[in-house]
Amino acid sequence: MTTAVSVRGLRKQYPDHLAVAGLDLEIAPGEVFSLLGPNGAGKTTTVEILEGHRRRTAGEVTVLGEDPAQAGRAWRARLGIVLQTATHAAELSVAETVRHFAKYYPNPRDPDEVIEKVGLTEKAGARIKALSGGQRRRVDVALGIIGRPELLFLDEPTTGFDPEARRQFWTLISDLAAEGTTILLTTHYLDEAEALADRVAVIARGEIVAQDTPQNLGGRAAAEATVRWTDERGEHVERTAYPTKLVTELSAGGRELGGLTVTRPSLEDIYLDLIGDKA
Ligand SMILES: Nc1ncnc2c1ncn2[C@@H]1O[C@H](COP(=O)(O)OP(=O)(O)OP(=O)(O)O)[C@@H](O)[C@H]1O
Repeated sequence: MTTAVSVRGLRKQYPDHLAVAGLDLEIAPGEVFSLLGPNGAGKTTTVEILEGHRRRTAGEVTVLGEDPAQAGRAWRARLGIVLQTATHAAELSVAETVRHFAKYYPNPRDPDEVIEKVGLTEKAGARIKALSGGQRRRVDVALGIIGRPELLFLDEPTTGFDPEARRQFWTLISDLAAEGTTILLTTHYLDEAEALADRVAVIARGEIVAQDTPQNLGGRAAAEATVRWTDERGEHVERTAYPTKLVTELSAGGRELGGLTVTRPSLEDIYLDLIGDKA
């Protein structure tokens, strides 16, 4: 298999709205790919079509070698899915829930290890209904990975996570990626996409407006840098394509530059530019 996900000319027409308007996408096996875009851009619709949960209007779609509209249970068992909203039996404990889901898969991970990986060991005996919002989200993630998926769909997985839980989740995703899991991540957190994704695609109004590595998206790496420093005359700000040269000149003779920073546009700056008039 040369691609994990291949999409050509995908369209989804709802009765009164064209949600996906001719979308092309290729995700390589083992890649972490992030879909970014404003509310209503068509991300969830696209992902649901890839998961086989929604019918497309037109276009060609192959996921792990099969058309999701035709594929059966064996194919589904190779996927892990963390939906935007999930509901679980509130009376079951975390451990019971994770063990129960493990039974659906031919080669599941060890439930206790998965519970540990998502940081819920201390809550393993707690009922789902007694968990906080962020803890329930961690259960969703646990259920997404329990079946040892080849391809993992994560739709806004860290909504409601505290900062420590997000960092822990990032480590988990990096570990899964290192094991070869292909991951399609939808997120509104640009730092998350930057930390995790090999490539990102920005969707606006059902179309991809840019796709690249987080470092290069929208010409980011080649954009001018802003150099800031202070001296006895006050604060200075200069924009330059050659910040190393400027800083070398300014610091000639070992002169220390107070408050020196060199910045390029953040992924968020580039993203906001890209969706600008298309949102
Ligand atoms: N079942 C549906 N029937 C009609 N229109 C729908 C349906 N589902 C989604 N839409 C519309 O399609 C568009 C794309 O929705 P979608 O949920 O794919 O966006 P999204 O990019 O995932 O947004 P968000 O970031 O808010 O999750 C929206 O305008 C939405 O109102």
